[in-house]
Amino acid sequence: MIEISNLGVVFGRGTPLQKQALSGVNLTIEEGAFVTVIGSNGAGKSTLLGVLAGDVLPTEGKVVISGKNVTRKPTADRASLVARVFQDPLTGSCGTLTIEENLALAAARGRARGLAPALGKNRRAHFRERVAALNLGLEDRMQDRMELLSGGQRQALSLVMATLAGSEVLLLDEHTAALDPGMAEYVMELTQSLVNENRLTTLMVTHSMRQALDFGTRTIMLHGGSIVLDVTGDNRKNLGVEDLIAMFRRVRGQNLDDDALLIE
Ligand SMILES: Nc1ncnc2c1ncn2[C@@H]1O[C@H](COP(=O)(O)OP(=O)(O)OP(=O)(O)O)[C@@H](O)[C@H]1O
Repeated sequence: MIEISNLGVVFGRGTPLQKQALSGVNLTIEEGAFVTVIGSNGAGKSTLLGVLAGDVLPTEGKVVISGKNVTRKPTADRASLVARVFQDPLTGSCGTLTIEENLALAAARGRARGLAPALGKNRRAHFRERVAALNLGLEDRMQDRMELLSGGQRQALSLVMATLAGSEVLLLDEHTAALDPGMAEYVMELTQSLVNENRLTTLMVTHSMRQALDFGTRTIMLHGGSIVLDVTGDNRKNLGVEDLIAMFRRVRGQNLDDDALLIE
């Protein structure tokens, strides 16, 4: 369960570039919920995920994850609670290390340095099995460097990596945005099955209104650093892509530049 209260984030405080990225955000997310997060550019979506991951420290407010107050805890101290997958498949993994080494590092997240068990036969077999389940043929390339893989292959592995350390919360930051439509569909199916299998509490930022409604159990819209829409249950079921676009128009007070981009 995630409990965010009165969250505020100001970047560059006291400088001419001061920016209030989030203000007065209150959000309680039940264990196992899958929340899709939408909002225009600069709305504060990535900042919200950054606060949960510990990359961004709040200016005010409180963040509790699974009963632990993590408000001031840096990323490393909450790595066993929270995993994050980014839009750029290069961000969440190390290109010069092999697939197997990346998986071993991911599995060791949140443990004290030096305590990671050696990469023995059993662990190797376990990693290979997890990779084989992707059906991408990567189990025969465990010694290949990550940088040799396509964006989609890396993103699929990033999702597996996100589940290896037993994190309870999964943060997805436009993780299919850089993929071709076929691969994006595959990665979303994989996302859904990993979320279900591991009972992850999930927040997924997306610019695709279709994705925002097709996946998850709840949708929130951020605008100007605040939550302006929070729908779940029947209210959400009755919402269509057009409704979300109309809401975008309303909160922005202007027409969208490119409706087609949002509907895809
Ligand atoms: N490290 C930073 N320093 C200064 N300003 C920042 C920083 N990170 C984000 N911002 C600003 O905070 C605001 C919110 O940014 P954020 O990246 O959270 O938006 P977003 O909703 O994720 O946008 P996008 O859809 O474009 O990714 C923006 O005005 C952005 O320029």
